[in-house]
Amino acid sequence: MTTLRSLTVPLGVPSATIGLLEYLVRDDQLCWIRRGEGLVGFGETLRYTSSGPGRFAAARDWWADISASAEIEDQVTVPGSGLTAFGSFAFSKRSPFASRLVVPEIIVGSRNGTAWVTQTTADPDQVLDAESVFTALAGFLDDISGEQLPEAGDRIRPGVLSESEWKNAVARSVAHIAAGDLSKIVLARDIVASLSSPIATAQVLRELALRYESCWTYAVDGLIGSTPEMLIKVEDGKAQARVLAGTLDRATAPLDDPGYAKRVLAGSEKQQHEHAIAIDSLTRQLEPFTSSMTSHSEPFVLELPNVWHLASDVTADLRTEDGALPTPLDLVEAVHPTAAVCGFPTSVAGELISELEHMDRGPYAGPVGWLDAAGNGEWGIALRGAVIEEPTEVRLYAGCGIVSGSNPTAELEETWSKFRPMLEALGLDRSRVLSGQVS
Ligand SMILES: C=C(O[C@@H]1C=C(C(=O)O)C=C[C@H]1O)C(=O)O
Repeated sequence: MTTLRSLTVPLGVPSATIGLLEYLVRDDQLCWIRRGEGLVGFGETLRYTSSGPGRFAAARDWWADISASAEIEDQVTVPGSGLTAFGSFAFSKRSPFASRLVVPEIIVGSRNGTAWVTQTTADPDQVLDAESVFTALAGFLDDISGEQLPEAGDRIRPGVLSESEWKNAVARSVAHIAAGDLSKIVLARDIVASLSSPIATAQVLRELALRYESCWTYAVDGLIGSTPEMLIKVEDGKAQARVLAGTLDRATAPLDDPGYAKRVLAGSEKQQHEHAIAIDSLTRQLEPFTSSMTSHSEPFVLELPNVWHLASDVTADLRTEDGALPTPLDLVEAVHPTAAVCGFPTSVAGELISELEHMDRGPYAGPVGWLDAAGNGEWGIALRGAVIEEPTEVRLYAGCGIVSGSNPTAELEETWSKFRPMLEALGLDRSRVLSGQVS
């Protein structure tokens, strides 16, 4: 077992205008940012990978051992300071994608106006002090990435299914729902952005973080995006989740109708039904770990630059069992996959997803986030994102909840509204779809 040593020291508060984005400068960085705060990671000290149905439990046990044996000096002691790892997990237990926890060499963090730097080493001979921390950070900041400029040759090509094949899959889902096999399935599809020059990841992330500031902008090993959905956040014995289901595109909304989103989303029985399924499944899975749980009786309308969503925030006090609180990964394992990204009943929806989507989701719609050695963590659902498969090839994913009465053409349009954040950050739009290949 590797013994890690980590040192966390205070840092002058990052720029008031761009916050932590000041430190988001390299294409190989790890990132978790919301409203200019969060964590950015540089380099790599240690990593763990797991797969299959036991991927969460294996990572949890590894992290418990690593944390217990580590020497941690933390002069800041807030969630995310001290020894901390980033991570990303496969959506499916059958996925070949390796779920992973990565301990960076350096983390810069900021939270409620407090900022810090953590250095972690596995080398027993390395000197760890304030000087080593700032020297290592300065070394990483030397290498600043280029700019993402759209080029004429940049193209979007279809992914595994063509648009008409995907619409057929939606129609088949609706037929399964009508036959009583399940009440909701979330069906996703992929498209590929083919770029003329290598993606400038840091700039793409900065754009996402600035534009989608109420979302959590993430980057772990080429999985990048900005998610509006919080699977589970654990802080000082409390858990929080933000459940989304029910979507309305803003691009086609009337400009002169301020009540439109509320009326169309909150007033729609279909959208409310889709949302209720998602919130019920989350609270049912979370309940055994809690001593009390609160959620609003009515969902609220969450406004993002591209879409509106029906949203519900759930907060819970975690219950101690045998003297210990559940860890973030215990909760992630219990609640993933939620009905917001899989469907209901979960196992029926999961089977149908693999039959109808014809693709491996990899880390898309899986948990992405971080955890610290003190039991805190934030795990979002990897949505509104992409996987960088090659420096010039980026695969984007988007999905929609299908319930009774869903319309395949409307759902296809909804996937485009969910691709938009990544496409715009890449400087692309729908007109760059390769003609003749998408029906
Ligand atoms: C599956 C995605 O989003 C999910 C599906 C939603 C819906 O169908 O209304 C809304 C938010 C997410 O829970 C995605 O963005 O890819």
